[in-house]
Amino acid sequence: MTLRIAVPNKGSLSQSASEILRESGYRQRSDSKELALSDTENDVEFFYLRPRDIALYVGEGTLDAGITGRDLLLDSGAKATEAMQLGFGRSRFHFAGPAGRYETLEELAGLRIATSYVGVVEDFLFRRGIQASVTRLDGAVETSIQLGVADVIADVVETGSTLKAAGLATFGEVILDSEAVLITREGERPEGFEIFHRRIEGVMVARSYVMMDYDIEESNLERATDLVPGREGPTISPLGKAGWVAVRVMVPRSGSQRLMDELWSLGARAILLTDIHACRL
Ligand SMILES: Nc1ncnc2c1ncn2[C@@H]1O[C@H](COP(=O)(O)OP(=O)(O)OP(=O)(O)O)[C@@H](O)[C@H]1O
Ligand SMILES: O=P(O)(O)OC[C@H]1O[C@H](OP(=O)(O)OP(=O)(O)O)[C@H](O)[C@@H]1O
Ligand SMILES: [Mg+2]
Repeated sequence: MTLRIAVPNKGSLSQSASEILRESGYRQRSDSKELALSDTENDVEFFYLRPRDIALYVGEGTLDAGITGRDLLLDSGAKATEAMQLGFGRSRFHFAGPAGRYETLEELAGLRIATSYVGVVEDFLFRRGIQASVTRLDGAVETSIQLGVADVIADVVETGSTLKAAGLATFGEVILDSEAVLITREGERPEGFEIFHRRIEGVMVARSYVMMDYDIEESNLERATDLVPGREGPTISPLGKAGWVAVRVMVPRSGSQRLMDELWSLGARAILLTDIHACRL
């Protein structure tokens, strides 16, 4: 059976979602007006939909999986679940009001709140036992306070520059941390999903790890492998230089420069870092 996948057609997640799918070896549309694309070689069909609607299609079982934001998934209340975090489209969800006016979330009681995320906001208010009125807006919610429609807003904050430009500031703690996620229906995984999942996971690992090679004197090998043990253990090969070996090991990209410095101090030489494009571990 052909696996049917929902991909954001516009907005913050769209480009990165297509990129990760391409890197995973799938065909992606070349024209942003295309609504669907069939990758017959891999037996997958992609549907380009609004990210806000994707959880609904997946939750209903109309589509097998999709890429959307965690905040949009939670807002939808759909019967879909996170299968993998994808590391892009990161944002925080916050309440905000005129700078300096509000300090704590208890002050929300009795206020008018404008948001595009009614599900998330009502759920938060319910759990806190706060009574307030919620107005749904499609976007540009920052302007609603100035226009007298709301006292406060609840919205996605990334850099904070939109809030600042509107003379607003966040108050209270972060309501939720969001990023792009791969979602499936709750319960049984659809046929063919495991391969799709493994391919994306391969790209995620490839993005966060690099391959490190170095040469070292055998007498220093143990200290070096203690310092850089790798995921499964290093590959150690003979080197055409008496008493020396060549070592190959996968290391997290973050901190890899520091490891190079430390290996150098241990006497390692010819230390190389190489990008990994895809992998199955
Ligand atoms: N700066 C940002 N603005 C909006 N959403 C962002 C931002 N950064 C990350 N996101 C995430 O992107 C998803 C929203 O995608 P969506 O395409 O609906 O919004 P958008 O980028 O605001 O697009 P548009 O407003 O053009 O419809 C959410 O999961 C949100 O957390
Ligand atoms: O913290 P920042 O980096 O400024 O980003 C956050 C802003 O970006 C989004 O708006 P968008 O541009 O999508 O417009 P919209 O409100 O019409 O959706 C979001 O709704 C915030 O307004
Ligand atoms: Mg928007």
